[in-house]
Amino acid sequence: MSLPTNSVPAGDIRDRLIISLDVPSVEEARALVHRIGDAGTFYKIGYQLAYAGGFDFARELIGQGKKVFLDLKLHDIGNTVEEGVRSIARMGMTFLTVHAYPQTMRAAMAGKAGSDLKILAVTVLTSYDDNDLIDAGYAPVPAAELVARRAEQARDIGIDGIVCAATEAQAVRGIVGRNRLIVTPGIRPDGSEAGDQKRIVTPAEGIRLGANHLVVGRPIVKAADPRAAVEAIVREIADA
Ligand SMILES: O=c1ccn([C@@H]2O[C@H](COP(=O)(O)O)[C@@H](O)[C@H]2O)c(=O)[nH]1
Repeated sequence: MSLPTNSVPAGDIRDRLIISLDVPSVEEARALVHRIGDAGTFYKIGYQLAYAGGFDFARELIGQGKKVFLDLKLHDIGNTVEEGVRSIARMGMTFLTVHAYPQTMRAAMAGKAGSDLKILAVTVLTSYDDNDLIDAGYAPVPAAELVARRAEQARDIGIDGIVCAATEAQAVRGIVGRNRLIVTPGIRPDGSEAGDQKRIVTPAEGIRLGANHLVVGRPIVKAADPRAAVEAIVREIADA
C-alpha cells in the first residue's frame, strides 16, 4: 500500500492507525489484540489499562514487534516529570504524552534524552469545546486558538509531536512544519457514535487534514468485528 501523496510519510501505512486499548483488564486487551492479529501494528495504552497491569502488557506487545503509545498525559513539577520520563524512556515505548505546558514539555524532553522515545504534547483535549474551556477557568478563547498557541510553544521547545483534533491539524502543520508529528484522536468513521468527543472527523478527513497518526478507540474496541473495523479504517487511510 502506498502513502497518500498529500500527507507526511510515517512508515508503514498500518502504523498510521493507533488502536486505543481502552479495556479494563490485560486479559481483555490480549484477546482484542489477538482478534485484530496482523491488521494492527500500533497500540495505545491509556489510564484504564495502564493502571490495571498495562505496563507489563506494553512490554509483551513490544516483544511481539508491536509499537506502543503510552498515553499518560503527564503534568507535574518539572523534576517529577523529568525523572518519570527517564524511567519510561527505558521501557521501549514509541510515544508518550504530556500536557502542553511549557515547564512540563521542557522537563519531558530532558528526561527522554538519549532514548528513541517520542514526546507528544496534548494541546486541548478533543472532548473540549470553547464552552468547556470557559468552564475550566480559561478567559474566553476558541479551542483552535489555544491549540495554536500551545503548538507554537511546543515547537519552540523542540517537542517531537502534537496531539490535537484533526480539525486543527492543518493550522498546526503550518506552525510546527513537516518534521514534527501530528497525532489526532477524536476520529469517528461515518455512522459511529461521537460519545464524549466534541471535535471529530472521519479517518479519511483526518489524513487529508495532515495527521500522521489517527487514534481510534471505541469504534474498534466496541465493534462486533474489531479486525474488520481496523481493516476498514486502514483502507480509508490508504484511499484518502
Ligand atoms: O485530546 C485527546 C487526547 C487523548 N485522547 C485519547 O484517545 C482515545 C480516543 O478514544 P475514542 O474511544 O476513539 O474516543 C482515548 O483513549 C482518549 O483518552 C483523546 O480522545 N483526546
